[in-house]
Amino acid sequence: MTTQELVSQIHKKKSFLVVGLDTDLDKIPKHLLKEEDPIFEFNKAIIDATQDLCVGYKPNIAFYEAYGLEGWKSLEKTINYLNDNYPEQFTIADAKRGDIGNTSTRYAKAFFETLNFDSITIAPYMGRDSVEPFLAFEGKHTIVLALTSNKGAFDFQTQKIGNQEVYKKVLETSKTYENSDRLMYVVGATKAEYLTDIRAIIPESFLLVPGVGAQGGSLEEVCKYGMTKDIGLLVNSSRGIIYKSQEEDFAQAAREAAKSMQEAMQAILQTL
Ligand SMILES: O=c1ccn([C@@H]2O[C@H](COP(=O)(O)O)[C@@H](O)[C@H]2O)c(=O)[nH]1
Repeated sequence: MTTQELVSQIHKKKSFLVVGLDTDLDKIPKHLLKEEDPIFEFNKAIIDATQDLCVGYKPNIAFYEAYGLEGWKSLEKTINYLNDNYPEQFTIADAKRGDIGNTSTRYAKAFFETLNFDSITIAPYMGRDSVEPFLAFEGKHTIVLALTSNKGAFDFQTQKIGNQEVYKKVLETSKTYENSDRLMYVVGATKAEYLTDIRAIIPESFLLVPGVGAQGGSLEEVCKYGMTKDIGLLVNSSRGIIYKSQEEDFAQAAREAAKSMQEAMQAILQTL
């Protein structure tokens, strides 16, 4: 999917919501456990119930890898279901990969070609030659961790190298990478006060923003400081949507939670 197609979906749906599919067998409704593939059945129901309210889905790969081969099959069925039924949805493999060049190429093939995700999250710690193999894939997007939502972000990301914070160095340096127009960045909603500085370095790039809801970030603050003329934001919520109810009405409850986020986004978009 091109960035322009993503922007037009945002305007069409009046939403820049990404639903996180962090699917955990301990948290899904008990009645689904008798299904042959409970993870996929849960995801399918969540997707069908929310797809008109969001522009993307973000399975966190850890939740699938945790179940071994069965989890990987559930992930494959989920991405195929999205691509076959809702091709307008922007899909994000939240995998946080990155390694020496030839290994990064294999990660990129796994998620961009074999699974056909639109994008993947990447840890930039290993530098240029670990990120550029992902950027070599036309029509795909590489989402680099810049300033994450967790407390540990202060261990390294806000520390200075010389006069510059590490997250700013990541933003500045990654702009010099080949095919940098295919980059997006992760900035946690819990770090909204950093967004003005971030936008000074990357005024147009899309940001994937996790951390609203369960982690306490504010949608309004993120929009106030992070929004661009093309919106430039994909705001993720996982637990706050998919586990709103752990009973038989889980899909309807997820829809209501997604609807309330979409309505808040629509209200913000109307003020532009
Ligand atoms: O900085 C980051 C990067 C990634 N995440 C991931 O996003 C979701 C957030 O889930 P919630 O339930 O909405 O809190 C989850 O998959 C994280 O691994 C993040 O939270 N922060």
